[in-house]
Amino acid sequence: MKQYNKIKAKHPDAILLFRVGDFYETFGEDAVKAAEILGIVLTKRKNGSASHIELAGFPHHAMDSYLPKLVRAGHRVAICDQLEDPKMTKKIVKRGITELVTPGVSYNDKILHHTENNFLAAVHLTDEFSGIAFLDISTGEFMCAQGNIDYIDKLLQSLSPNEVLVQRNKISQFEQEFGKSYHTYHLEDWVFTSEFGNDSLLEHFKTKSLKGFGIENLEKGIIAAGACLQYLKETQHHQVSHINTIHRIEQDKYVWLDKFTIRNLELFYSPNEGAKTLFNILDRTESPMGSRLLKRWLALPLKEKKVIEERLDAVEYFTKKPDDKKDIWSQISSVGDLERLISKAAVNRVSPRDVIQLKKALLTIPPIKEKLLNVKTESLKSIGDQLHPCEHIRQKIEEQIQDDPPLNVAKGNVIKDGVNDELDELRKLAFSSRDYLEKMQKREVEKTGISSLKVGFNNVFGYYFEVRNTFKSKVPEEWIRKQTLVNAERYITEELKEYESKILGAEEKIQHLETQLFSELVQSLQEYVGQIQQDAQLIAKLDCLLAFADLAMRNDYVKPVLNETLKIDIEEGRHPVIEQQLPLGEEYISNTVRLDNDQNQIMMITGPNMSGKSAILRQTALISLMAQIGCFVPAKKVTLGLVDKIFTRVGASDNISMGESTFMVEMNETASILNNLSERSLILLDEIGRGTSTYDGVSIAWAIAEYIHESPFKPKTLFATHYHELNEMANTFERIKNFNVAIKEVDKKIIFIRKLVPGGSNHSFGIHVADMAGMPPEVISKASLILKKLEDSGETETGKEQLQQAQKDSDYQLSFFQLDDPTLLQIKDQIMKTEIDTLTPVEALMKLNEIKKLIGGK
Ligand SMILES: Nc1ncnc2c1ncn2[C@@H]1O[C@H](COP(=O)(O)OP(=O)(O)OP(=O)(O)O)[C@@H](O)[C@H]1O
Repeated sequence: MKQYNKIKAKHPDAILLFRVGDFYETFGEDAVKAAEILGIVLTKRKNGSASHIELAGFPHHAMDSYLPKLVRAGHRVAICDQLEDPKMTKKIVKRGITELVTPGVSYNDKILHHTENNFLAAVHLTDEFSGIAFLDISTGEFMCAQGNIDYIDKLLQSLSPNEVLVQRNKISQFEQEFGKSYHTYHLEDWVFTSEFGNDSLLEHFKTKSLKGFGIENLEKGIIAAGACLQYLKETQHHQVSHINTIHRIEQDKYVWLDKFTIRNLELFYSPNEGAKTLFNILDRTESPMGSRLLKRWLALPLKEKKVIEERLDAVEYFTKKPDDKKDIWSQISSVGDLERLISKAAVNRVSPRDVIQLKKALLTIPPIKEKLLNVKTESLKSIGDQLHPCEHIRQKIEEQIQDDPPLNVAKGNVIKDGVNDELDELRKLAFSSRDYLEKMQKREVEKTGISSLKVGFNNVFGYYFEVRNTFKSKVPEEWIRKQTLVNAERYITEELKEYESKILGAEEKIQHLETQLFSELVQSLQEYVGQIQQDAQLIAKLDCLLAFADLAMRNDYVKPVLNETLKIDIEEGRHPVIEQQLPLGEEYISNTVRLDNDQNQIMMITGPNMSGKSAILRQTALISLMAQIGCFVPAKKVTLGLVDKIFTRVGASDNISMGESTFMVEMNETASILNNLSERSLILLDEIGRGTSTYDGVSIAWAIAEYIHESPFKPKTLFATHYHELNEMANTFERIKNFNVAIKEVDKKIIFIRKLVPGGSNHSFGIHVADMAGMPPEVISKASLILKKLEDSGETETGKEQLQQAQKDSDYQLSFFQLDDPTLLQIKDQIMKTEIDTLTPVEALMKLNEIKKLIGGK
C-alpha cells in the first residue's frame, strides 16, 4: 500500500488501476467509483493497522472492455503496470504509470468512435481575444485558432471536443461562457504563457520558427496549442511524431455559422429523439475518415468560389460516370480507418492484424490512382497525382507477415516462414519436438498397455502423462507422480522433462524473435507515416465527393451555380431532411425563393401553424450551406451569390432554457445578429417576438425587420411570423415583400397546400390547428368567441377592452389571476424572496399560510 499511495499521490484526480498479478485493482474512493461504473464487486480489506480500505478489481485481460467505460463516464484513468518480471525479484515488484488515458487522449479502439474525431481542446481565455487548439492524437490532426468568445464557442460546438484544458483559475469563467457540458481539466498557469507555447511547439516540430505553419501571429492560439502538447507529456504520451503539422482554422475562409444556427438548422443534433439531422442525410461515406471529414466540411462551409467549384466539378464527374464511382467506392470500402491505423503505427501500438489491414488499404491505392489520373476533371486528377501507393512498405508487409495473424504478437505465428533463418530453425525444432512427444505417447501406450494415456501441459509442472485411475496399476515405477485428480493421476518422466526444455526453450526464443522482427517492421513504417497520412486525407476527401455524387443521384439533386452577385435564386427547392422523412406516399412540395439586396431583401412569410413556414426558411439556409460545402442541392435550379454568414433565430417556445427567461435568450440571440450583419448574410427569423405578449411581440418584430431593412448591408432575410400585422410593413418599406404559405379551408377545416405565394394573409389559423389537434370543444369555442370579439373591434387599442369584455362574458374563467393584479405581484415577491435551500418544513407551512391569507384565505 505504501507503493500504491506514493503513485496515487501523483495522480490524485485520476482513477488508478494498479496491476497486482493478473488483476488490475482499485482502492479507496477509486474503488467505489469503479465498482459503480463497471458493476464489479466492491470489497474491503485490511489497510495495515488502520481501518479498512475499499477494493475493487478486474482481470487484466478484461481491460479493453472496462477501460472505455471509465473513460466514457468522463474519468481520467492512470494505468499502473508491473515494470519488472515478478519472478526476477525477491522484493516488491517495481511499478509505474505506463499510460494515462483521458476522455480526450486515447488510441483505444473501444473508446474511440470510428466516425468521430476524439478531440482534446485547450482554451486560453483572455479579456480580448481568446485562443483555442484542437488535437486528435488518434489521427494526428492538430489545429489552432483565436478570436472572440462567440468564435471560440462556435468552434467548441462544431468540433465537440471530448476534453477541454483550461487554466486552473479560469475554470469557472470557462463554465460561465461555454456551459458545464464539457469535460474540463485544469493545467497550471505557467503553461498558458506565450513563451511556453512557442517553445513547446518549436521543440515538438523541431523547427526554428512557426512561420511554415502559418500560425506565427496567432499568439493566443499558440498558447492553447502548447497546453495540448504539455498535456500529452503529463499523460505519458511521449511518442507523438505522427502529429507532424499544425493548421490554423482561418475564420475568414469559412461561412460564419454561430452556435444558434448550428443548433436551429439541426446540422448535427436534433432536439427530437430519433430525428434525422442534415449530417445523417449527407453521410453516405464508406470510410470512417470520410465520415469525420464530412462533419468538418459541414461545420466549416467554404466561401471561396474556386475551391467550392472544384468539389462540385468532381461530384458532377461521378454523377456522370457512375461506373467509376462504383469502382472507386468499392476500393475505398476496404480501406478501413487508414488515418488511425497509421497513427497507431507511428506510436508503436499496432497489432499484427492492424498491419495486415494497412497492407489491404495500401493495395487499394494503385487502382484508385490509375483511375483518377485518366480523368479530365482537374481536382480529381490532382488527388490521383498526390496519392502514393507506398509500394515498398506494402511489399515488405506482404513478404513478412502472415495473412491472418493473431491480434497479439506474443501468440506467435505472425512472421512468415522464410523471413528469418533462425526463426525457421527454431520452428522446426519446436515442431519436431512436438512430433516426438506424440510418438513418445504412442510408444508408452504400447509399452505400458495404458490405452487412455494422454500427454498434457500446465503452467505449474509443464508436460505430464495423465493416467486414468483404472490403469493406475500399470504405471511404471520410475514415473514420478505430480498430481492426483478425482479420476486420474499425472506423472512426469525424465524423458518428458528433457523434451519440455527443448520445446519451451525454442518457443520462448521464437516469441522473442517474432516480437523483434515485428517491431523492426513497425519501425520501418515510420518513414511512411507522413505519406500515408496524406493518402488517408485524400481518400477521405474522395469518399466525401463520392458520397455527394451518390446522394445527388439517389435524391435528384442538382449542381448549384455559384457567382459573386448578391442574389439567391432557388427554384423549386426542397428540405433535404424533411423530404426523406415524409410518410410513404406523401410528396414534399417544393418552393421557390428569390432574394437579393435590391428589390427582394426581406420576405415576410405569414401562414398558420404547421403550414410549412419553418421548412421554407430552413431549406433556404440548408440549400445555401450544402452548395457551399460542394454538395449538389435539392432543387430544380439554384443560382447562388456566395453567402458569408448564416444566422437563424427561432422565437422562444415555452421551454425553460437554462434559467434565463426564454424571451431574454431570444432577444440576446437576435441582438447578436443585428450587431454582425454583412451584405452577404442570410438571415432566418422564425417567429421572433412570440415569446412575449402580442403587442410587445408585434412591436419588437416590426422594429427588428425595420432595422434589417434600413441596414446599409441590406442582408437577405426570411421572416416567418404569426403576426399578420407585419404585412403592413410592405406598404412602407420597399424591400420588404409579403408572402404566405397557402392553405385551403374546406368545411371549416384546413388543408395545407404548402405553397409559398405572394401576398399577406389576414388571419391566423391557430384555432383550427388546435381543433385538429383534438383540443376539448369548450376550449375551441371559447377561443373562437374571443377571436371574434377581437376581430370585430378592428383596432388594437380597443382590442384589449374587448378581450376583457370577452373574458367577463365567458362562462368560466381561464386563468387564476389578472397579470397586473397587485396581489399576484405581492405573492410573486414573497416566493422570490424565499430561500428554498434553508427553509425548514415548518417554515414552509407558515409561508404557505401567509400566501393563503394574501388571497383571502383564513
Ligand atoms: N413543403 C412541404 N411539403 C411537405 N410537407 C411539409 C412541407 N413543409 C412542411 N411540411 C410538413 O409540415 C410540418 C410543419 O412544417 P413547419 O414546421 O415548417 O410549419 P410552420 O408553419 O413553421 O409551423 P409552426 O408555426 O407551428 O412552427 C413539417 O414537420 C413537415 O412534416
